[in-house]
Amino acid sequence: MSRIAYFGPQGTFTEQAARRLTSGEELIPAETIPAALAAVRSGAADAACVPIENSVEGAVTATLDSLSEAEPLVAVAEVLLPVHFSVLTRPGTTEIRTVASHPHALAQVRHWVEANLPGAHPVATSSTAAAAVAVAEGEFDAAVTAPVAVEHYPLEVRATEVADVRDAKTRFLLVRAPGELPEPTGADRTSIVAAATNRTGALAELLTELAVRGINLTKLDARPTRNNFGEYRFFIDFEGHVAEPRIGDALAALRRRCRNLRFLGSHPRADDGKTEIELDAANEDFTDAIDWVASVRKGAQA
Ligand SMILES: O=C(O)C(=O)C[C@]1(C(=O)O)C=C[C@@H](O)C=C1
Repeated sequence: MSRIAYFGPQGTFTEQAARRLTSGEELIPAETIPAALAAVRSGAADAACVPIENSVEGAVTATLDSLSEAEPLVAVAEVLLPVHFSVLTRPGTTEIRTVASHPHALAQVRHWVEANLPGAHPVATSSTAAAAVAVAEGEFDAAVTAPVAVEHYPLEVRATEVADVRDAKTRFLLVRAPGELPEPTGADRTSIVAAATNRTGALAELLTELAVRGINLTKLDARPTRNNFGEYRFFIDFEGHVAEPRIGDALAALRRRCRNLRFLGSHPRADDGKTEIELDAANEDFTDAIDWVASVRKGAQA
């Protein structure tokens, strides 16, 4: 049976995502996102489930940084989960002076805490479930957690459906070592990370290679390379699958412009968005053009 590492401990949103992305595999909690990905790199796990993007707080930077470092990994599936929180305390707690959670979770309940727990200090923990552990151990007074966390820890629910922004979502990835890719479905996402050189227009050139091929971006994030101040890596997600001629053509152009390019996977999109392809940018347009050049080279012109 395969082993799936996930950003834990038990009761995180990521555990729920891992259950949605797998079917009966053994789930192994990891304390941090880099640890979950390291388990795949070392062979201790066959895949890892990690958060990548939240609709309120944006990119999960620990995931971006870990995916751009060490041995390459590729995303093979994704899931979108609705995000709202429960507030848990030890039974009998009367005064709440500290509220613990993952920084992304704290940022999504800031107004609620100000309005409902005035004067309580937010404290960052490694995950929402780690906050529940810390509250159970008496370290903090309240934890902002996934609704399911109360099933795992001896705490009681003080509030449910807590969220400053209704209908918030987090996207999670299932990540493996490079190997066989998922089949294209017509509604796919491809992800890359490119360390563009620090010169005028470098990022614009990369984005232009996608734009001129009619490829729609779905996300763009920048993270420092950590080597030289002002140098960034760009994480670019776009519609389409590397198996498609138009996406292959774009990736070849990006690789030509940027030697420091890492492919992070092509997989079906969880949001069901069909890939919109512009006029003259369909896969047949690319294969027709290649065939035409081949015929010209042979001295014939179709
Ligand atoms: O701590 C958790 O429960 C997680 O799975 C992490 C995480 C995140 O990284 O954004 C996932 C979803 C919520 O947005 C809050 C926290």
